[in-house]
Amino acid sequence: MADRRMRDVLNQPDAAWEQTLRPAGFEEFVGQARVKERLEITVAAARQRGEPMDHILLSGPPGLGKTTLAHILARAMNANIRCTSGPAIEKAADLAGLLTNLEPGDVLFIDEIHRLQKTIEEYLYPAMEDFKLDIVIDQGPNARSIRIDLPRFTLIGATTRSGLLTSPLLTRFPIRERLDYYTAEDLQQVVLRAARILGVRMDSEAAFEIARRSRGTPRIANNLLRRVRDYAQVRGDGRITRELADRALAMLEIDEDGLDEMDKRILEAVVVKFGGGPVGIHSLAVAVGEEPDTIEEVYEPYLIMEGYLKRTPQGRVATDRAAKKLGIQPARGTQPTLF
Ligand SMILES: Nc1ncnc2c1ncn2[C@@H]1O[C@H](COP(=O)(O)OP(=O)(O)OP(=O)(O)O)[C@@H](O)[C@H]1O
Repeated sequence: MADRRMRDVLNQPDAAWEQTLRPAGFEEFVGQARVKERLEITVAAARQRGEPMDHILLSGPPGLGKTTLAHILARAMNANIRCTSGPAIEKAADLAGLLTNLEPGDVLFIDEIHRLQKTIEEYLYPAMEDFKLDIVIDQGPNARSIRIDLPRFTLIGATTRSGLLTSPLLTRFPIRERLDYYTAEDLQQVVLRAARILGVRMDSEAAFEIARRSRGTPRIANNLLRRVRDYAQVRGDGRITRELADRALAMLEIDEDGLDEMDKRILEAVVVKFGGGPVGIHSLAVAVGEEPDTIEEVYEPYLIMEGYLKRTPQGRVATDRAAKKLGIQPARGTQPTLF
């Protein structure tokens, strides 16, 4: 239970903290080499042509750097960025207000774009494609549609659930990039960078220990560093050594392998309820009380990357590593027995 509460806290964004640690340019952005290279080319090409970038969709689990990349892209283009989110746009007039206030070349960043209402989303299509906005004024018999020209802008959409995007919206993004979980080595660099910015003295093995337990996620790594820094200040002399990091992480009850509560529920369901699998995504979703898309897009990629789950044509199968993690004897097709 302590583990669950702690994970919830560590997954929470903290605006001021994130602002301090957010990389300002591509050169400071750790990892995601291929995505970074493709986006750098997009920026360079647009700059050479003196045009705004094409619209870009960034997808991937929370805390991997989508918002950060949107800011980096805007900065690299010397463009202003206006930020909003799908749920914040409640009426078509909200969207119209945002779009008509853009300057040529501006970036409009819509976080959680999959949560945009369908009726509002439809206004985006001509805005993205032809830089036109069709709005209806007046009501009843006087209602008429007028077309407003918009400046050329770049829409950057971010989503944790690209599977929920409608196909008309998806196809209007010529550039689509998915961010993947970071390796422990990359996250070690994220932690060391944050420690430098914060003026925290830290050994590189200690940074690796934090990185290893951060579920492939920079946000979690930075938030863990914050907690370990507190511990070092109060229980040590401020320096974060490997040994001190171990003690702090044990006190915080952070899982040794970086798994969170939902990861463990998924593994337990596959191993125990479904006898190690294979199990279909829908049955698994019902068993753990989560949306199938969320399991597929947010949880499963990490569990697969870490070798706990495998995807087969018949469904998800737990590996021996998953059974071991739960302290359960692996047994295919039968109910596994506890050690
Ligand atoms: N590649 C990176 N290198 C260094 N730090 C990073 C990187 N990616 C993210 N971070 C750090 O993690 C924090 C969270 O990243 P960010 O807010 O961009 O994630 P996000 O994917 O937009 O999350 P959400 O989907 O929850 O909005 C940032 O403030 C930044 O400090």
